[in-house]
Amino acid sequence: MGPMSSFVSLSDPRVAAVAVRECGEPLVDLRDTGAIRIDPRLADEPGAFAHVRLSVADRLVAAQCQLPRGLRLLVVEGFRPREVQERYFADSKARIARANPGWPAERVAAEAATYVSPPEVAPHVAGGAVDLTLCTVDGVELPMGSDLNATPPEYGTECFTGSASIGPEARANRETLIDAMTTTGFVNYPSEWWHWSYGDRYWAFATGTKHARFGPAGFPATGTVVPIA
Ligand SMILES: C[C@@H](N)C(=O)N[C@H](C)C(=O)O
Ligand SMILES: [Zn+2]
Repeated sequence: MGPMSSFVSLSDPRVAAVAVRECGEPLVDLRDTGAIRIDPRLADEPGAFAHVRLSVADRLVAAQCQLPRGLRLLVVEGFRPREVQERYFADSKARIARANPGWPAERVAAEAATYVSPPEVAPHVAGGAVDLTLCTVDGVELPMGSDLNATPPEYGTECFTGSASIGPEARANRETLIDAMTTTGFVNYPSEWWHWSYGDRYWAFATGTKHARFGPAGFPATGTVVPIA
């Protein structure tokens, strides 16, 4: 099986067609849980990156409890304000267009959506997604077969969760992560081993749930989330 098998893109119209029934759950700061490690490499000054919806935080704690003794989750990015997602998506399209001169805009956008969500349906903007890896209790990251966020066109397709091009140690580490995250209700984006979500449109589509629980959220987190347009 190639890395693209059974891949449903975030740009698939069936994902955008999922209705959102916003449950109003607050964004919470994972740094306040005292349980989940947060890596500062993508930290923003207001701390949006360390926030997720409350039930995502609860599930992360549960997922970490599923890990073999001595291992921990290491979260790199959770909530992403819409303007940041727009910048990521535009940057991705620009990099792909540069690497593939002559591609029409639709093909560039589709390829970009393989690695960065279109802002309208973005799981991180809903507070439902986390980019994360595994580390030891001493904070040493485990080999996962590619760096987190290392995607084409600059890097190879080892980022695909099911990649056959990674070694046995990285495969075993990915399987450990997959077990812990799927057992606790998260859904993976198959082109990125590090991207997991719960409650957003992609999660609803992938699990056959009728409605997404989380639509786009605002930040700073001021308690109950009120849907934004
Ligand atoms: C940009 C990358 N870390 C990521 O989060 N990709 C997914 C698909 C997203 O943008 O939601
Ligand atoms: Zn992500």
